[in-house]
Amino acid sequence: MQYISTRGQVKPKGFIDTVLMGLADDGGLMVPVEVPAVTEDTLQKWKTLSYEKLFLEIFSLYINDEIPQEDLRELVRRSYSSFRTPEVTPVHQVNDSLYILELFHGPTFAFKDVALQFMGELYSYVSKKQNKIIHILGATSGDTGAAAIQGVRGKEGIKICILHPHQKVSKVQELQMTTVDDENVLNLSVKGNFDDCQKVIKELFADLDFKSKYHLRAINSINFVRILAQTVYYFYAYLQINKGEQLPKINFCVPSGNFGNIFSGYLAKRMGLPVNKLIIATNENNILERFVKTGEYKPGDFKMTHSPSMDIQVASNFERYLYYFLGEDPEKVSAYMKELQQHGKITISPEDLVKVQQDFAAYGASNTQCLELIGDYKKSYDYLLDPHTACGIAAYEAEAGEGEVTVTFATAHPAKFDEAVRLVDIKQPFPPQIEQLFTLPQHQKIVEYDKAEIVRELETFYQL
Ligand SMILES: N[C@@H](CCOP(=O)(O)O)C(=O)O
Repeated sequence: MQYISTRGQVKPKGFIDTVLMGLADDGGLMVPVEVPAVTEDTLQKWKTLSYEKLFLEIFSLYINDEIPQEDLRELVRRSYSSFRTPEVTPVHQVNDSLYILELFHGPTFAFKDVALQFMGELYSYVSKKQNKIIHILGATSGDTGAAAIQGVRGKEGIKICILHPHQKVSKVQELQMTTVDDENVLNLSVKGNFDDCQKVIKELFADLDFKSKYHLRAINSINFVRILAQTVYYFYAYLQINKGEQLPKINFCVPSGNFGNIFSGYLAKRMGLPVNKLIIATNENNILERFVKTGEYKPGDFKMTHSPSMDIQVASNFERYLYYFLGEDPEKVSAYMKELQQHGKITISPEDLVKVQQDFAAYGASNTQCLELIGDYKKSYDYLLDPHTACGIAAYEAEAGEGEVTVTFATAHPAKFDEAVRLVDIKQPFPPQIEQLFTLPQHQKIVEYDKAEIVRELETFYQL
């Protein structure tokens, strides 16, 4: 298996080089030259596999022999040993048509742990094998940062710097990142929003001199390994629900910000998973909903919502979808991305919009609706939704058809977003791992949204 860039200017790379490259050197995103096909027979065989074994099967299709099987097995074992359930991502049945895939059983209580605990182990493995330093640079609207830091804190040969938007993440998200006192961790709290943070890091990854001088590595979903690790739970959820001989199609409904999680579902579908609808759920920052409904991809005004992890306008992985949607044509992708940069928007033709609508449905929940659903589901099903999952439920209710079965992703534990949950008069007990964070000192540097200042902080940290 080889990997190329969506913009076509990178020579094919193997798996490890692709992981280390993160953002493609031509500014695009890395994708496999060919998506491996999973047949119905294979799916039948995978039905009885544990999460870890399924992970190994799927990864083996993508990594050639670059990591020996026994090493990979050990990396996977270590990655998921910190999860609070052996199923890693258990499925909860709400009623005949709705299942909730709980993705919050990892150490930082959000779906990001599923890929990032593995990435932490992988980076550590590569750093030791190649005897090379890994300097991680990432941007977060709250969950990625916490999970990435947790995945590499205290690990030799690795330093991590995470940019988060100052006072625009939840209190628990902030504490999860900033109470870590390991010397290999730097938190920059940027006076801006998530899009500002992501813009700075993308510019730094695109500066190839800076990137190679400081051995910059990515943990965001621009990194293909994040996407791949997230495909595993689509297969796992599907196989948990469909135990019988029949393999019917089901919907997946995914709270979405940077388009990484839902793109993993798109990849799973291209591999052969019987997916009916992929439903994109957004909050009031609804660029993805507007794109699917109108064909115009245009960042709007940033809004602060009850689901801060999805307070995103410019969705990184949209470019990966464009690549497939445009028939794997890097020239067309480059032209569209240029248009976005120059004119601030992309508009596709009505014929192309029909194709997009065959791939995705989309719905953006208002703040009011999000809170209402948290209250309703607690009352009707005694199930406490976090505000991101509540946006997912809103999209499921709006977009799933009669008689269809839908798996909606619970992307975070409600305790991470207690500010929102309290607004519906629900008092939840904090898990002890979260409760104890409130007693710890915080370590972070508050900086202006100013690339030069951020670079100075980074250079000092990486050189130490
Ligand atoms: N919602 C994310 C934003 C970054 O997305 P990623 O999937 O590219 O890491 C967060 O919580 O940080």
